[in-house]
Amino acid sequence: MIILEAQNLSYVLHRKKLIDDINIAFNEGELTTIIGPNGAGKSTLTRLLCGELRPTHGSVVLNGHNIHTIAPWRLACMRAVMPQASQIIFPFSVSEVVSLGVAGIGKNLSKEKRRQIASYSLEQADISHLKDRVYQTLSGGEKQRVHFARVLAQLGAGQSLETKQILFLDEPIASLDLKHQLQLLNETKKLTEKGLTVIAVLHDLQLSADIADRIIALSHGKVICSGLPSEVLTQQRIEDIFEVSLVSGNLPPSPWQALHS
Ligand SMILES: Nc1ncnc2c1ncn2[C@@H]1O[C@H](COP(=O)(O)OP(=O)(O)OP(=O)(O)O)[C@@H](O)[C@H]1O
Repeated sequence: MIILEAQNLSYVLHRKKLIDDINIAFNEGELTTIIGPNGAGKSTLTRLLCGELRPTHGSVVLNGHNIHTIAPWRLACMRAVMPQASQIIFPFSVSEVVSLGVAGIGKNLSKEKRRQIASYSLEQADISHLKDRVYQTLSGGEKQRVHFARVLAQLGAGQSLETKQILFLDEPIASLDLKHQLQLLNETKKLTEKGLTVIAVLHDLQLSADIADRIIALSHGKVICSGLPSEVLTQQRIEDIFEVSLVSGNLPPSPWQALHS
């Protein structure tokens, strides 16, 4: 069942086509990764798909509605976004940042329920021990886990109003150590098993091969190919997309495989 669709999607900035006539559909409960070289348009496509940017041409359809016709509070229940970088200028504690995910859309929930959602999200992101720390004093990886907890809290609060939800992750493991990379991906995978749709920009091709249900490969703002990992991650395609020569056609085994074999 399709939950999200990009229809003839283009985005032009300063006369440059950053996204060029993309048509793709995302199935409910699947984890799709977006891969491609630097500057391919992965973040721009993600920002269009989540409704943060307005397309120059075409549209994004979420649950049968043009995403830009959905009221902001409703959209916040339907999808959460963990961007590549997030600045927080006020000296909020970790708990306060995570509670921001619940604020607004969790207004109809009791105070106790909101506290439970925030606390569970802190646990899922393995940052309960940091809850009283000031956000600005955290390391890059710790900050990334705080934002993961924040989006989990947003989805947890939104679930009372919207059961079909999407989580957008833009390079979610870029600053994480191996343990926390696997932990975040494990949590994400578990959520897809419960029906959440996940769209993640991921640079690591081995991890994409292991965790993705589908992969979309982008280059110069166009979809070069999309499909099952085995269909997209062939030697020829990797060489073409990333402009490299591979010695062997096989991607090396990933830590995910070692953990799950
Ligand atoms: N505000 C902007 N002004 C000018 N150019 C921009 C702007 N935003 C994005 N671009 C350009 O659009 C192209 C696509 O950027 P985008 O961030 O989507 O790529 P990406 O595939 O996510 O790259 P990376 O892997 O490096 O994160 C790049 O060439 C980038 O320089």
